[in-house]
Amino acid sequence: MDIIISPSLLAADMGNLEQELKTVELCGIDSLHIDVMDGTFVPNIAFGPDQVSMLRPLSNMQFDVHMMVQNPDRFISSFVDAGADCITVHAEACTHLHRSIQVIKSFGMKAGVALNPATPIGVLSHVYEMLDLVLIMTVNPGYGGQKNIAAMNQKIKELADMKRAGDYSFAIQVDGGINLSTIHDVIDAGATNIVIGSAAFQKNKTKQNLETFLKIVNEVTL
Ligand SMILES: O=C(CO)[C@H](O)[C@H](O)COP(=O)(O)O
Ligand SMILES: [Co+2]
Repeated sequence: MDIIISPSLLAADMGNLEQELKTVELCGIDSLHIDVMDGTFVPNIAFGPDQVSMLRPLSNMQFDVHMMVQNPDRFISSFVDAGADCITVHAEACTHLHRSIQVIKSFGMKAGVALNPATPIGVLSHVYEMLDLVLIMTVNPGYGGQKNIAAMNQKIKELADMKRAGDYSFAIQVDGGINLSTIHDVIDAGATNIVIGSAAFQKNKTKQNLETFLKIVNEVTL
């Protein structure tokens, strides 16, 4: 399995999104991470379905939608209609997590579940088989540009061990504070899908940054 980079649009130049998407896609990147924030589950607001549907015709990349939303079932069909490819909900935000995953899958979407730093992986014991992706948050969700929580490397390792033991196929995604100093540790721990926001999008440097990250992940053989 290859390791993929999924740049987080939260850190892009919001006044220039079409160009930002082109820059990312021209680097050969196939996945774009889109953060949805509701101001309730997390103390911030970001991207809704209308923005996703406006971006959809501008890119062929997979849209990886990270829903930081309380009771996300209310909005899943809107993101499906907007053009999402993978929808990730937070375990902490779902009263009936199994049902939320079923709802995502009923639309033929890839389904992911995210865990906040304080949430143990055990909450997923009975749903691993349903999942295409498990997102280990390496910051507390809500903002880009935060410091990576190094203690999460142990949690990534535990998840990777669990995945091997159960022969599961889900991707192990990490999100938060990934940069040139932290990427090697998350890869060593077992991450296979790496979200990068503020260390990827920088004025006139995005292409160079992404090429550096791609070189790092392409040198790893799993
Ligand atoms: O989900 C998120 C925040 O809750 C973002 O995807 C994440 O923070 C990416 O930004 P950075 O790489 O700058 O930490
Ligand atoms: Co995110």
